[in-house]
Amino acid sequence: MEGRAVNTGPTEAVVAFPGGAPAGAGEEPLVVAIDGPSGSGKSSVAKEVARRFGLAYLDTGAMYRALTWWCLEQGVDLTDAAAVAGAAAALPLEQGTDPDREVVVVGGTDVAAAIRGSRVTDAVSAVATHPAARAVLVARQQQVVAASGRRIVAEGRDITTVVAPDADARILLTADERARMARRGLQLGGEQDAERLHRQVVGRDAKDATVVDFTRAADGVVTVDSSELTVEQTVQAVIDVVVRAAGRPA
Ligand SMILES: Nc1ncnc2c1ncn2[C@@H]1O[C@H](COP(=O)(O)OP(=O)(O)O)[C@@H](O)[C@H]1O
Ligand SMILES: Nc1ccn([C@H]2C[C@H](O)[C@@H](COP(=O)(O)OP(=O)(O)O)O2)c(=O)n1
Repeated sequence: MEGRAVNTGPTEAVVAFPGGAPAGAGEEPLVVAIDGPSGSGKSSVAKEVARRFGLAYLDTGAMYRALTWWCLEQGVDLTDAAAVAGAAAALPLEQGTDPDREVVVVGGTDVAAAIRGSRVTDAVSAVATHPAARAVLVARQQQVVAASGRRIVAEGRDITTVVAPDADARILLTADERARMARRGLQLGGEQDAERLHRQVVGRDAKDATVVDFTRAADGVVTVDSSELTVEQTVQAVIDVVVRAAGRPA
């Protein structure tokens, strides 16, 4: 099946399943919302949960990162709220929702690797803390959820509370600071100095938490603490929540 094109703003953003639609597309709606701090395991766990249930996958952090990359590229002043919101509205983003194939293209440039680099990571909170820019991206995220036929796992910081408060299953995935720093350190190749790693995990969370609360579970949101769990155990714990909340087997 060809990818789906969704007009998500003044500039068209294409949301595609480059490898074909996920298994199960066209079946009953099942929206799974996962929030949590940096390094809690959201992306890895959300992707696997999407595979097990045959759902699409939306990495909303990648959207904030893509917008940050675009602002840096265009020389947008990151302290100028109106300019950042304008960039968000015009963002020429193509983002895939296949959990097995990451596609993040901005204005024809593949930025999947660049958005994970320090340049973007160090700047992303400055972008993500502008409420007007958030409103633009939240609307796009809601369009992606709708375009999936409401068969999607979406992860970020405000999915359970703002983007999809009506999700069938809503989870706050946590892990203690020590575990999150160790995981991110390993993920980045174990070469980062401790001070920089602390800034990129704990410091960024502190900035991000000034505009969205991802440290306490809102009403109806189930907390899964992955500090002492393996990835597979965490996936299973999340699946258990989905099955209980939505009454749906994986
Ligand atoms: N119990 C666990 N649950 C989820 N991820 C874990 C776990 N233990 C280690 N990890 C690893 O932690 C790293 C960070 O996970 P990631 O999914 O990128 O987190 P987030 O999206 O919340 O920032 C990944 O390399 C992942 O494999
Ligand atoms: N729904 C979201 C998702 C991400 N963000 C912000 C907060 C983060 O600093 C950046 C990047 O998010 P991402 O999930 O990629 O962050 P991690 O690298 O997993 O720590 O975007 C947000 O404010 N709201």
